[in-house]
Amino acid sequence: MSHNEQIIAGSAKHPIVPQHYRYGTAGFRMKADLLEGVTYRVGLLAALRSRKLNSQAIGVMITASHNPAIDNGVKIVDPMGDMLEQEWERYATALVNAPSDKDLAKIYNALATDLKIDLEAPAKVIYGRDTRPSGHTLVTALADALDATNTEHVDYKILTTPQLHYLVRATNSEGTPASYGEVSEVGYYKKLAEAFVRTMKGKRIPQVLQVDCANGVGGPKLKEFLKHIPQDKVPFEVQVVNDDVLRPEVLNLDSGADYVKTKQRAPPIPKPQPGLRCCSLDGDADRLIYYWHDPETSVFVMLDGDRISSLAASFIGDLVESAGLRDELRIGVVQTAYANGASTHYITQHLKLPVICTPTGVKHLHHVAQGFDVGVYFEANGHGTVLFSLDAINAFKKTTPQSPAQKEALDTLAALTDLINQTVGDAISDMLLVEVILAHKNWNLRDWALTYQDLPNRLVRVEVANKDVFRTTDAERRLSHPEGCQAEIDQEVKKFKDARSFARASGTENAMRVYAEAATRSEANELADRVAGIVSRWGV
Ligand SMILES: CC(=O)N[C@H]1[C@@H](OP(=O)(O)O)O[C@H](CO)[C@@H](O)[C@@H]1O
Ligand SMILES: [Mg+2]
Repeated sequence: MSHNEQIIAGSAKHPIVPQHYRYGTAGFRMKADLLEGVTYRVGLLAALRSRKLNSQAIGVMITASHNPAIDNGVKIVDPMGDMLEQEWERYATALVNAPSDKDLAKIYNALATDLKIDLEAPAKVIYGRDTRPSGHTLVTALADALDATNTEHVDYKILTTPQLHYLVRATNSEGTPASYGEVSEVGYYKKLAEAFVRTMKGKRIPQVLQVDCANGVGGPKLKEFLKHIPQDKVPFEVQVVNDDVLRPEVLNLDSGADYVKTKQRAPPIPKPQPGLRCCSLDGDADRLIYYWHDPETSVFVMLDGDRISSLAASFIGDLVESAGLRDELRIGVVQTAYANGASTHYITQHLKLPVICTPTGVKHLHHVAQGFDVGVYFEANGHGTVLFSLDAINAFKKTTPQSPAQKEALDTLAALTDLINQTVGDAISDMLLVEVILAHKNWNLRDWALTYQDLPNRLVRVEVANKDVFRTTDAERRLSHPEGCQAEIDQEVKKFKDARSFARASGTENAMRVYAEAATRSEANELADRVAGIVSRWGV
């Protein structure tokens, strides 16, 4: 069979359900039964991308993160382990929307011609999936696309999303001076465990940490990871809960980081215990939220992405200072408009670090964070990481220390560059980072929570007839269209103390999101309702 015939025959086995698809913030994500044809076509694009980039390995992750079990999704990972380059999202959209198998082959060939891709060059794609049962069918469709295009492929089976990102980078850097680690799941555990022990420096954390894994892939993977910490060096006791991956229907059900962040309460199971340190991962283990019930005040305290970000920035900022590198290295924090205003204030006024606001979606934050030597980025929902530039890594490793304190700071910084996933937000790696910082500062969760007080806030979802009439500017903090709508929002915001509110179209759902924060809970609620009302009126 010719190339084209192979592609067409493969596509006929995995038909597309006609409708309009778009490669969005999370790749393609929807009900799993719509995704078989989509995944086949994503396989074709991944093969093209590998051929375009000198046969480097491209990743494909099959997951729908915190969505219900019946959903699934597929997204592409670039060679360094970051998200697919934005320009290529359009090509993905074009391929997936090809009306027939023949059109698909035509678009595939046209892309190859336009992008000057040699279809005979070698190509490599590696892939993994979360615990959703629909992942099996989707992986078959993906493998068929890779076979049809003579692409070498490796199936890593069940993985967390950040593990796949790690493996892509490790594969492409194998055998080079920039090697990212052993090219295996175990290599990932070994790298994290070694860096964790090295950063902990023998410190212990006396209180237990309960980790809710949303009944997703994070549960088994976290348990596997823990086995790689040498027995005599385990610094803390971890209780893994909500780790049932055998009953798909419980995935993300009343549990996980998204549940805790949006409901602003602990999962009902296991029954919340006052004083217990807790954290939640999401369904594919790339988001992390900490929380506890203060036993003295009975208040639920949530420590979200903004908190992790400011904690990391404060700790790393101090280390860079002690290492004598403050004038050499640029440290900055990247947030979105959803970051609590109190966190932005704390970082700029107290930590004296610059904050840049980007549009929603990790790829935007990641990109801006790359502009710093130490770029800390988190979305409020708990997805984020810390990126170190080559200059920073070299400075940590090559500076000759003049004092024991400086040596200690440099060693810790060097270890952090291995502990923190450099490709994408990673809940397991972020959790270890938080534990290291709390141990070094000798802090419990209350100490951490006391660094600043969150402004009360509310996020509401507003369904409108046509969300496309809403267009934003200023990193999504203001609406440019429909004209006149922003002026109405401004009028309302003015009436409240310390208030801020904005509206934008969701990139992942067919709805508008309205965020409001203000000095008191009732004011934040009132403002959110009023702005939601404005959005409803303009959205008809
Ligand atoms: C307010 C909010 O949490 N928005 C989320 C959500 O995007 P929306 O475009 O708001 O639907 O999903 C994105 C992908 O997971 C995530 O990056 C983002 O932070
Ligand atoms: Mg996720």
